[in-house]
Amino acid sequence: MKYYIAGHRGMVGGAILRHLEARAAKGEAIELLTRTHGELDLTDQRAVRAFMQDARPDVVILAAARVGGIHANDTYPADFIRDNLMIECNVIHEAFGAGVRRLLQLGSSCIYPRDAAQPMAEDALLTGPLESTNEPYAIAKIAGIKLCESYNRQHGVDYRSVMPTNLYGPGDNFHPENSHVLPALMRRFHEAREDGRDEVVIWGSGTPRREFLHVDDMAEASLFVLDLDEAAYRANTSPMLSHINVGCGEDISILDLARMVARVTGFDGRITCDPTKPDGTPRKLMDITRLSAMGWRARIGLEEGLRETYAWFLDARARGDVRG
Ligand SMILES: NC(=O)C1=CN([C@@H]2O[C@H](COP(=O)(O)OP(=O)(O)OC[C@H]3O[C@@H](n4cnc5c(N)ncnc54)[C@H](OP(=O)(O)O)[C@@H]3O)[C@@H](O)[C@H]2O)C=CC1
Ligand SMILES: C[C@H]1O[C@H](OP(=O)(O)OP(=O)(O)OC[C@H]2O[C@@H](n3cnc4c(=O)[nH]c(N)nc43)[C@H](O)[C@@H]2O)[C@@H](O)[C@@H](O)C1=O
Repeated sequence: MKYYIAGHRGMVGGAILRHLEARAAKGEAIELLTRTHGELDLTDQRAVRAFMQDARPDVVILAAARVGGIHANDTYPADFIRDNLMIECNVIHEAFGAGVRRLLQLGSSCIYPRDAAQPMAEDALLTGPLESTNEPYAIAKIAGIKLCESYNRQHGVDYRSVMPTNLYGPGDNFHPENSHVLPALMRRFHEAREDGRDEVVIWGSGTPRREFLHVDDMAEASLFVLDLDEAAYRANTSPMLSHINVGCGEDISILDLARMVARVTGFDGRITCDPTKPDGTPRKLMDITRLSAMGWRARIGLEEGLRETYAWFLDARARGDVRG
């Protein structure tokens, strides 16, 4: 089987690549195809067509996207909607054109209405207004689900979607402004301890709640969903509600997350909230009944995952190999 992983240098694509490489090393007949962003710009339809026609993968995993935290989404909304729509259209359509029968694409928990009942089940999709800080990105992610469903219905292919909760882990983007909360805080607390500062400021009120999943769990869940036979996938989804939530089932307030990151990084000063920064969605907890019923659950607890990610961060920083 020839797998093409779009976005293999990103956090999730990289983890999926490592998991598939491990399976290949154990003797599974897996051939892995990758292209960097520099080698193949997925917003370029002609280039994507030429690649797909030439490479002819059996399976496509779409983990490439323009990704960022609340500030990046709110500051560059045009880039977030345009790039993600184009990447999805090009990869999904050109995979279909090259005869790919199975594809997995990654969406996000921000597809659900801002005030969705918690935990958020798959059928909360399109039942209410979205959170304004990431509406353009969310619209593109919803379009990705609907693209897969439409190709399935019209062309009889088997294109699946997973909706991850907030992710973290090795390979994350640690940019001070554009990253997600967890890598941003890890870096900020680490640097405050290194510089001997006694205060760290976190954005917003500290009261929003988020659910965090380690990227290795996400890679496992993605491959678990991809590997389900068609009957099992269909039995647990429906043609017009085909996506599957991926989470760990527990959330935490941003202030408590900050306290945990402080503990892990060894910072023992004050934590202050900056209410001039946006909170975003008040709460995002996934209902994971669908995935649990299929037999998958997360393995890595948050504090354990934070410790492992911090160890990775220290190593990567020493090598000068931290993104952002
Ligand atoms: N991180 C998270 O918390 C969450 C992520 N997700 C979803 O998971 C998926 C993977 O995210 P994650 O791994 O965190 O993101 P990353 O930013 O780590 O990785 C995304 C990858 O996509 C590549 N890429 C972006 N634009 C293009 C392009 N035009 N052509 C080719 N490659 C491109 C990037 O390359 P380059 O860096 O060179 O641009 C990068 O390697 C995305 O669909 C995201 O929406 C969903 C929920 C939460
Ligand atoms: C994955 C998900 O990611 C984004 O949505 P988000 O969950 O709001 O993401 P976030 O991680 O950036 O923030 C979570 C919370 O944390 C608070 N916060 C505190 N201090 C910092 C801080 O220093 N940086 C950041 N980024 N946030 C901080 C912040 O104010 C917010 O209340 C969307 O892009 C969306 O499209 C999406 O899919």
